[in-house]
Amino acid sequence: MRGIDELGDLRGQRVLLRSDLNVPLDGDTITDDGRVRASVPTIQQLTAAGARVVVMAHLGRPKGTPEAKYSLAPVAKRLGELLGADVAFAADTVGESARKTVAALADGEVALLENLRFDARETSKDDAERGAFAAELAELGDLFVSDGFGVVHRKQASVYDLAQALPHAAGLLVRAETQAFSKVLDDPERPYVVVLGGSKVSDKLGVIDNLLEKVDRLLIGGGMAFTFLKAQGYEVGGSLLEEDQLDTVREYLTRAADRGVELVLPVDVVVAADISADAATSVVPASAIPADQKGLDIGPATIELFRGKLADAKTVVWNGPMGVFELAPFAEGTRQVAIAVSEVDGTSVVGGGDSAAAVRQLGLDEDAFTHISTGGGVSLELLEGKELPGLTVLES
Ligand SMILES: Nc1ncnc2c1ncn2[C@@H]1O[C@H](COP(=O)(O)OP(=O)(O)O)[C@@H](O)[C@H]1O
Ligand SMILES: O=C(OP(=O)(O)O)[C@H](O)COP(=O)(O)O
Repeated sequence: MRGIDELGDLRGQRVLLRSDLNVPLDGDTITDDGRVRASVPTIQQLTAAGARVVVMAHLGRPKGTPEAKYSLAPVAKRLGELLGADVAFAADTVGESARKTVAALADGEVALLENLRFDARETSKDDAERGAFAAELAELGDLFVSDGFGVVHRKQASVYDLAQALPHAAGLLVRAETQAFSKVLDDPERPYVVVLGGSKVSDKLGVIDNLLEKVDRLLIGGGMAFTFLKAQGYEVGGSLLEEDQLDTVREYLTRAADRGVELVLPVDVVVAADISADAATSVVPASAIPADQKGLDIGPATIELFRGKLADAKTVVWNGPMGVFELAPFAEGTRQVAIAVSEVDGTSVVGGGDSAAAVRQLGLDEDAFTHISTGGGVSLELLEGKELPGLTVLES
């Protein structure tokens, strides 16, 4: 994978840099700036070399049109603070504001374009549509650097197609993360345990297919768990559920049993009627979630169960919070699992924007983990052994 050093003299060159700046926001306050911090070393290397840096990123999953709550404006401000320099913010992606903002950059200056996903072509499944958007982005730069590790599993215009349009290289974060994973995963010491949670249920159910061939135990909490509980015949009330995945999940349960993989599900759940900080909560058996309640954290018996399953692990990868950890009544499962992962006598990897944020927000010692990755879904796909479009394209 070519590095920035191999791009030649960067002075005066316009470098389009794809970063992953998908941070959690409360209004326009960034609640965890880990991904912005992680993007800084590559930007600094580029500016120090005299490049004009045009950062491109997404925030959340808008539906292909501008929505104020998904604006990257707060991120531009934070990035400027971290760089100690102004970051010019373009109010669009490939329109007049972007063109003017880029044209006004001097050597060593930085701009950030508005959320790429405000243009539906960024995430289009149609090659021609994505290619057309990439071609418009390419007019804003001379070179492309891919450094958004959290998105290299996405075949999207700014991740994949742009690398075909411009001379390109991988940034420092993409190189460091891929090296960290190859070290951990080439020959994992066993027992090898993967802990899955979070809310991107449909994305992450897919990775279980391949993980069942690799791991010794799979612990499932967070929003992921309820599709499994339902597949086992339990009612899950108003909890997150992927109804159309029930057959797939039943097949996973059977295959796990056939292969001798322990697939461990919650035995109790913290429930509430609403997702709010002052909701009245109770702990119920996973087999008896009331119809008018949502499962929002794993319960104390599950915490003990999961701690036991992590105690002798030699390799652990954890992605996805065990509950809605952002709110105190639903944070304990994530806190206790994070502590158990950090205490593993072996290799411990945490992946994902929210999981990494949880480690920091809960005040845990980051040094207790072998690696805290900026990418969640992408780290799971790496574990699966999948080819990632955003990395493969960099080899071309
Ligand atoms: N039981 C649950 N119900 C609803 N949301 C949940 C539940 N458990 C976890 N979450 C939410 O999942 C989100 C993180 O999911 P995800 O994006 O998949 O993780 P990551 O960013 O670490 O990859 C958090 O915002 C958290 O509140
Ligand atoms: O937050 C991200 O991934 P993650 O939640 O798997 O860590 C990345 O920014 C990718 O976002 P996406 O899953 O909407 O493509």
